Amino acid sequence: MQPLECRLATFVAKPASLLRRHSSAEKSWLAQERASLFQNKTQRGPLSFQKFGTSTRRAYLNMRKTKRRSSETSTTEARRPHPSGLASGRSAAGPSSASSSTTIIWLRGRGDLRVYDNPLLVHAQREKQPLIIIFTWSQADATGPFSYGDAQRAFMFSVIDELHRDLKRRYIQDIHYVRLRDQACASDYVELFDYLGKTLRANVLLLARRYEPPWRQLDDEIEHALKTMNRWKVFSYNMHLLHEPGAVGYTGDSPATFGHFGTLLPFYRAWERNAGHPPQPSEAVSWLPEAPQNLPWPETFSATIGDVNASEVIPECRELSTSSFSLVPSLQSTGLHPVGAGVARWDITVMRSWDVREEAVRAQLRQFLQDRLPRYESSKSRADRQSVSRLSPFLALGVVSVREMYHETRDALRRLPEHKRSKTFARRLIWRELAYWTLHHFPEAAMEPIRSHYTTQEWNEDPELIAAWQQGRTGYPLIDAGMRQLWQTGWMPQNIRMAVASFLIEYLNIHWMHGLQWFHHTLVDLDIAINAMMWQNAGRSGLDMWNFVIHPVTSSRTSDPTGAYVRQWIPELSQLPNEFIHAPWAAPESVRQAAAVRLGDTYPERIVNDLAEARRRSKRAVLEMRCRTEPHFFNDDGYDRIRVPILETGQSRLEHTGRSAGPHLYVWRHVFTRREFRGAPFGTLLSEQAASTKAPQLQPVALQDTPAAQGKIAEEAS
Ligand SMILES: Cc1cc2nc3c(=O)[nH]c(=O)nc-3n(C[C@H](O)[C@H](O)[C@H](O)COP(=O)(O)OP(=O)(O)OC[C@H]3O[C@@H](n4cnc5c(N)ncnc54)[C@H](O)[C@@H]3O)c2cc1C
Repeated sequence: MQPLECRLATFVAKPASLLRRHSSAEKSWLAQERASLFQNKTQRGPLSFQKFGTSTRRAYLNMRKTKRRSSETSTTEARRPHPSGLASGRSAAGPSSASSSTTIIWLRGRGDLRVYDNPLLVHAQREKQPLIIIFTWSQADATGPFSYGDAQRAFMFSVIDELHRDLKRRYIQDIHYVRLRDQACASDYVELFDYLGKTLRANVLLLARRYEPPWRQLDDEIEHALKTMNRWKVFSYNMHLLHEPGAVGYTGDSPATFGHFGTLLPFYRAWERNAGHPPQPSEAVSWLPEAPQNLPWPETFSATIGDVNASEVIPECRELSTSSFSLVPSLQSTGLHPVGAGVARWDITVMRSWDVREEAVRAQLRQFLQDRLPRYESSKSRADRQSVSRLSPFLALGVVSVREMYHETRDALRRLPEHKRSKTFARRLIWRELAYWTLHHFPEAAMEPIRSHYTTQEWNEDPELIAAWQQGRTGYPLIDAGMRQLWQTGWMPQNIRMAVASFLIEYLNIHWMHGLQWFHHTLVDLDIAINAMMWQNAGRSGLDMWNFVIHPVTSSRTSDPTGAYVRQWIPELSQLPNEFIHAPWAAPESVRQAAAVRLGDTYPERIVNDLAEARRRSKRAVLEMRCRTEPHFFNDDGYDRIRVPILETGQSRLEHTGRSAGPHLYVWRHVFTRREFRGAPFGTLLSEQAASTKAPQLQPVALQDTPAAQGKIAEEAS
């Protein structure tokens, strides 16, 4: 086990560094990073003391003591049995406030922000010892390719706020907030738990497992460190997926799962066959143990987001140890909500569109299953009606349990007549599993092309085109409506996401990473695994490759035949008749005048006039890249080949070592490739080139040359 280092911080600063062995330049860069992180860490203690000054600090502490005494009285008051009876039974079960140890539930907002089907609450109840629930936040959580998005942070803020209310109402339990230093790493969390262990005699830590590689690694390190301290029992639960990626048993080489490697159908078949139905969800617990007395947290105070600047509220926190962490009085003071000059007020715009209360979300699920599931198959692509569930933001944070959604969906489908049973919807949740399986085995998916040779493709980097796409000013109504809906609500239906992605890549030839990052910033349902999978596939460099290009006008007509969607998000076009709403440039001048549409003034001119030529250019960029690429990146039929980590019985190297050490063994596999890239005109050149250079047969590449490893490679290759 390596010493605890700020690996997450370095990962965030230079993501790809974790995934490769470091060159000597990288090593010295990492050393510098670590040195500066250490310096920052040592500087923060004295700085915060300077801020208070000794006498101010003493006065502050005295004030806190007085306040705490009065609040302790009111806390006792608050712990009387709740009139709703929801918390009753708690004392009957006799949770031992007399017990000397404490359980901690550690929330992070990855699948764990709910009361129903919550194994952490069930476990805490079983422990029958005082319980505290904490939520931690560090700016490291908001940095880099695996971070929470900005709109998502505002969304999550409201979700946690509601959950806090719910926990208080049901169980008279609070969430306690901790802010960790900006580049927090495993050692900071260990310090926090060590402190809580000492002050509250905490010895049980309950958490939901995270599946994004760096977070998983961080959790592994924290868990390992706490366990070696010998006093801690750490229990982590899967609250986010139907099955863990390693349990799916998909290796891609079983004939029964025919279909291209890494695409939905073979994965789905393997998933169904090997993993089976996930466990049934559990009910909400009826009581929870009380919190321990004399919590070291400062009192909560309320402030409205935007009225407070995070840096102003930090002095109100309790700074402990060497400032690795601060126990802060409120969710605002964690810094979770992005506030400050020039920062979008997502809380005002986006949050208007969502009711984030858990009960409301579960009701939304039931209503979807009853009203929209029966016509999902026929109307899922209609943007002008409510046809999908809109549950993705809640699945992303775990407000609704994916297991509950799975079983409720199955039950609802069984009740429907055969012709109304949507196969597609039942597969949606498995698609989500595929995304996690992909990220698990290809952690680079959120950062660079899985088909590594696609890194050399040439893209258009015109900032004006990128801005026009982001801001919904392309002149194509469906694309602009989608991008404006995204900005205003943090969400878009799937087919519109596909249309805007296709437009960016196929017509503007702009790198999919720009799309991924913009979605990362703006989506309230940001899910690192799904976002990466979908953008990789749209960008042609994923395990799958979209076998279609979405035309911005024809798709507008099919997904919005009434024009209601375009009218809702682009009111300046609302007076145009249906015939021209999807292509205002095609309307006669008199029609545009009557509708008060002036192209280039009230609504932008198109940024691309000749779509066919634009398509030819982007296709050419792919073909040229393929012509420059070493032949062993293609099979004899022109399909791309990629290096795939050895997958044995569905487990990658990660499970075998038991640690997130990264996969070491690979084989070559071919992946689905669109016909137009396999054939003429550049394909001819490509196959001539491939024919002249003898393409090696499937040759496994071993990065770890142990005899055992070689044995495994030979097996896989055969
Ligand atoms: C370029 C692009 C980026 C995307 N980024 C995200 C993202 O960051 N987060 C996200 O949740 N979805 C993402 N999606 C997938 C999909 O668009 C959304 O999940 C869906 O639109 C959410 O709406 P819904 O809950 O009404 O979906 P429904 O149609 O009601 O489906 C129910 C659930 O199934 C899952 N699901 C649906 N489609 C997919 C899919 N293609 N892949 C994996 N799971 C799926 C979602 O969890 C969704 O909530 C992306 C799609 C594209 C094309």
